[in-house]
Amino acid sequence: MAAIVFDLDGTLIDSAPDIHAVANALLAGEGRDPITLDETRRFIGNGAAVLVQRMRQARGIPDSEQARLFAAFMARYDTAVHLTEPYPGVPQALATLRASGHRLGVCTNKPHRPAMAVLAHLELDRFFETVLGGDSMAAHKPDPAPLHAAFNALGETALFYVGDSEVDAETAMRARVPFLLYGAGYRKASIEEMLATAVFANFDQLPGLIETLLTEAA
Ligand SMILES: O=C(O)COP(=O)(O)O
Ligand SMILES: [Mg+2]
Repeated sequence: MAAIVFDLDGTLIDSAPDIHAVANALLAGEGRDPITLDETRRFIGNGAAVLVQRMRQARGIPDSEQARLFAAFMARYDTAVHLTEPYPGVPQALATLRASGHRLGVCTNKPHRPAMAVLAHLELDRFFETVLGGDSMAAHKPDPAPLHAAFNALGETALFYVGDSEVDAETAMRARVPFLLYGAGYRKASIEEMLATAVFANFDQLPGLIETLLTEAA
């Protein structure tokens, strides 16, 4: 059996439309132009504070407004779930992995409360024994501490981290665990540039990929 920890935004769920809507509600309130969905995808991955910072910088809002806009962003984040969908095949893949006896967790830079809110809304929370958010510990990805904490909570020896971004690749490398790259998420680099143990394009492939890697390692 393996412990498999997943990133959230851009890996299990396509949450950019909800984050885009929150960002643009804030920008409208500031009298600024909206950001595009593509910009939003590029701004995701280093947590909510960095996202707000990138949003501000893209529309010329000074640093002095960071704390106020971050608080306004967080006030809307827990309920920003209705435009978010799991990527195709995600619930089925998680159910298959659980049925095979694997133990599953989440390690995201999304703050813990909105992470739990969107997992519950999409009925994905039942698959996970542990969820580490970007504010669960003092350190967040690419620091490997929360990923180590997630694996410690699951208590297996075969470990896999599944993510979509450069931040996830670096986190896995620093934690020294195999990194499985979901190629259709929010990465900025090409697949070839990313240091991944394996790449998959569709969640239907993930359970078989895990079994193959476990057999190879045995
Ligand atoms: O940047 C965020 O808030 C979350 O991103 P992640 O789920 O890909 O870690
Ligand atoms: Mg991600």
